[in-house]
Amino acid sequence: MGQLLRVATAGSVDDGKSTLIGRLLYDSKTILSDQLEALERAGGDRGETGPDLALLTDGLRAEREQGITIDVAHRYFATPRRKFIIADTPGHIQYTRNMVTGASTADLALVLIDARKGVLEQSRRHAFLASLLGIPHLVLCVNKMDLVDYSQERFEEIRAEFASFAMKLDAPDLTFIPVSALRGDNIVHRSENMPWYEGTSLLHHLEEVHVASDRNLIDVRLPVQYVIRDGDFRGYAGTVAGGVLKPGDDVVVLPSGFTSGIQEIWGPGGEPVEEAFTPQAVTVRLTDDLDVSRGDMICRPQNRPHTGQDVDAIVCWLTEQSALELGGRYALQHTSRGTRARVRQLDYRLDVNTLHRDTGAKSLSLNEIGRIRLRAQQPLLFDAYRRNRTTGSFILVDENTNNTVAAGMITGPDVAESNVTWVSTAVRREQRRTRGATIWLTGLSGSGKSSVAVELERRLVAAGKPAYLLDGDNLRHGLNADLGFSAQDRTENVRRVGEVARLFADSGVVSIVSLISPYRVDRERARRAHEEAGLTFVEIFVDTPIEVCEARDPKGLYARARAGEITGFTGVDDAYETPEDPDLVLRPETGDPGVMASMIVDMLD
Ligand SMILES: Nc1ncnc2c1ncn2[C@@H]1O[C@H](COP(=O)(O)OS(=O)(=O)O)[C@@H](OP(=O)(O)O)[C@H]1O
Ligand SMILES: Nc1ncnc2c1ncn2[C@@H]1O[C@H](COP(=O)(O)OP(=O)(O)O)[C@@H](O)[C@H]1O
Repeated sequence: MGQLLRVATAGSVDDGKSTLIGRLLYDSKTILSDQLEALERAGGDRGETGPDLALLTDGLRAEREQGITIDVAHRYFATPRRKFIIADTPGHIQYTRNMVTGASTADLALVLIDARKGVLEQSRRHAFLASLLGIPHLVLCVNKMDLVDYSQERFEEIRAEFASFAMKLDAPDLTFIPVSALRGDNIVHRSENMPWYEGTSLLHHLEEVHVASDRNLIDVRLPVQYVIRDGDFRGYAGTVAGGVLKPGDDVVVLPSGFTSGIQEIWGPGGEPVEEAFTPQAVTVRLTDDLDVSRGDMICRPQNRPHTGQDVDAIVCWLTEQSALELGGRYALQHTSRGTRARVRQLDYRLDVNTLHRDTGAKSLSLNEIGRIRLRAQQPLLFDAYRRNRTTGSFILVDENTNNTVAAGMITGPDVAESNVTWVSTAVRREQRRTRGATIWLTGLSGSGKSSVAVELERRLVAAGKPAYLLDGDNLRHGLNADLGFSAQDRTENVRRVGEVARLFADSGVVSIVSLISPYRVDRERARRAHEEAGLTFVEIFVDTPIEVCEARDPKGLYARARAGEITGFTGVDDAYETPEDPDLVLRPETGDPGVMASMIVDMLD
């Protein structure tokens, strides 16, 4: 039998979700079992740990004993091809929390759309959470097709609308299936009512979807959960969190840094195995007698996780009894390591419906998601959640009540606080012939940023001042070719350009940045980076009203956005947050780009 597939689904009763699950179970003629025992057996006898062993849910098992009820029903069924676990979360108010906890280990998320209603907020929210949780496969079931006369046109319309929304997300694999759960169309068997549909049935897709390559088989990570001592024997037991381990491999034990080799590996039943990979539970014996304890991590010497006390993370707050506060102290559980941690900063709270970031937020309450910086009392051995869902996640526990209060996904080390030291160069800034600065032009697409920037660069260079134009469009061909227009990607785009601009400015060049840079917090971060380095940062708001930009529409993008061919277009259906305190505002009545550029030159002088 093939690999286990963990499916997460969410939604309200009206979507027909229960009907759909019921239909899958009934039509595939399998036994419905709500029993978690069945789940555990399913995992245990094949050396595959059930969903309960993954970190987040591990925390949650403890949590179940710790007084948080999670409404997640696990249903288990199997076909001759595969075993399935469906984690089903109801779509009510606790939805976000349930989803974060119940779906965190899923391979695939199933989102239901009512063909009559089209893409609703709930479908977007569900897809967003699935992408946030790093669920690699997303299946959109356009349900109740029988109620729209099995219309291909309607299906295509919904597909197009959703696909463009999904462009803003990190959704690597998107599949659309038109179904009627009630009538059984395209659930288990291909429907004769939709001859125009060329794909497979839902069950067939679930049976065939390729998940083996979703696992991180590159970065060897074995967090040590238990040390087994028996006379001279020392074994280290844990669940493989990444990579492939084989007897004979060189390894390093962190944090001590001692190197050794793998002597032997035993599987969950105590049988020797030739290789072990995630998410198997194994026991490893090393060739040397080292001092290894619970919470240590076994890795490959050339491929180590980050080590540090300071991390950037996205957290979801899970309790209504308290709220996350700046400065709050919690017990932190990360892989097999427990320590304490303090919330150093709350960068923003994210609105799951609009993806808007509220940088003024002071706390996070139940179901709210935010980006924080955390300092742990002891160094953590971690990877970014994007790279490893186990070593990249943690939970926070309230030490007074012993309740799990948050689930977190690490975005990366908080470099500002890490142990990476700055290498001082031999040349001081004053020794360079010219002084640099950054001129940052922000505004809507078509507002005239590039036109002003081009004029400005020309003028400065003609006056003998080194200047260099960093244009968003151009950089997206090279440095940022890997980025799209999701909120996350835009943030990264702005971060990189900000960094490059700062380096140019430091080297004595005036860097002219022309970038929509729609989010205030990202621009502020660029400003801060400059100011902390003692460099001038000038923010110029090219304040051309959207009607004017749209009338200009030099690339025809607004027309396409209005026609629904592009979604997530800034100003149309994606936010542009106007600067609060720009150094200069340019409006169409200011004059042509040449006049505007001269104003900037004067200002610089
Ligand atoms: N969805 C969406 N939203 C906004 N813009 C889009 C989008 N898709 C493509 N484009 C084109 O990409 C240009 C913007 O790139 P930027 O790097 O400046 O954008 S951002 O700062 O990361 O938001 C922008 O160029 P300009 O018109 O020069 O601003 C557009 O041509
Ligand atoms: N000050 C201005 N007055 C009138 N038209 C302008 C002005 N600045 C730019 N334009 C025109 O507006 C369009 C968009 O300008 P562009 O510089 O490409 O904007 P952006 O880089 O912000 O997308 C172009 O067709 C350009 O000729």
